[in-house]
Amino acid sequence: RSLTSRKMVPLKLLVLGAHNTGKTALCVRFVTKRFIGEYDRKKDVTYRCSRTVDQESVDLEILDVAWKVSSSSAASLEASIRWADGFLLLYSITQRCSFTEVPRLKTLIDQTKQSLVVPTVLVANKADLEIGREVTTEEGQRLAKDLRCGFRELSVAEAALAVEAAVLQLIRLVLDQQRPLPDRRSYMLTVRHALTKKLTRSKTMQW
Ligand SMILES: Nc1nc2c(ncn2[C@@H]2O[C@H](COP(=O)(O)OP(=O)(O)OP(=O)(O)O)[C@@H](O)[C@H]2O)c(=O)[nH]1
Repeated sequence: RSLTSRKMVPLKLLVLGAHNTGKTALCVRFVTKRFIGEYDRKKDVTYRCSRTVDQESVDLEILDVAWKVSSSSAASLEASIRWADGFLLLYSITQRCSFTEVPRLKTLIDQTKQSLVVPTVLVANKADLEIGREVTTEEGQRLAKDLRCGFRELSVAEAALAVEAAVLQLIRLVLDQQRPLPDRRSYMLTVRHALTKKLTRSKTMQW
């Protein structure tokens, strides 16, 4: 395909995670390359930008969902999940409760999308705060494997390139899922993994 005939692929990403995990910082870092320490954000914000990934021009909308505890926001969260093609799930390595929140969010995503394979990257943020670490890298890797997500441990504050790589990984997962079935290598592998896991679980009755 020539450059002039290339179409922009619209792609919608949702950033989710507990309070203070760095969702806004990550979005701003990805879009502007800058790290801004404090934000006064009470509402959901959508960022728009574009990237070229594997010769595919991608028009991105990234929705940064403000952390809300009230159950009245559950319907709007589900609407945002239905809207999105791919998910960045954040936790902070210095906040174990943000890590334990991840499976609940992933379950909500899976149930809302009603799909075995939902493009998701788990992001362990604040890797610069080693001294306050409460979640090990191995725990993060294990959870990502369990939830069938990509995994990145990084510091939004210190590593713009790592943020770029995490979002690009998610974009690739989404693009892969949108390809015709025979071309979807990672998709097929993930389905196989998910089915094997379900079968193993039902055999050993660990539901
Ligand atoms: N040290 C360090 N601080 C970070 C990092 N990323 C974000 N922060 C800080 O963590 C705090 C929360 O960041 P936000 O981006 O507002 O987090 P959020 O997840 O959007 O928070 P909510 O608005 O509660 O949903 C801010 O004080 C940031 O400066 C990081 O990689 N390292």
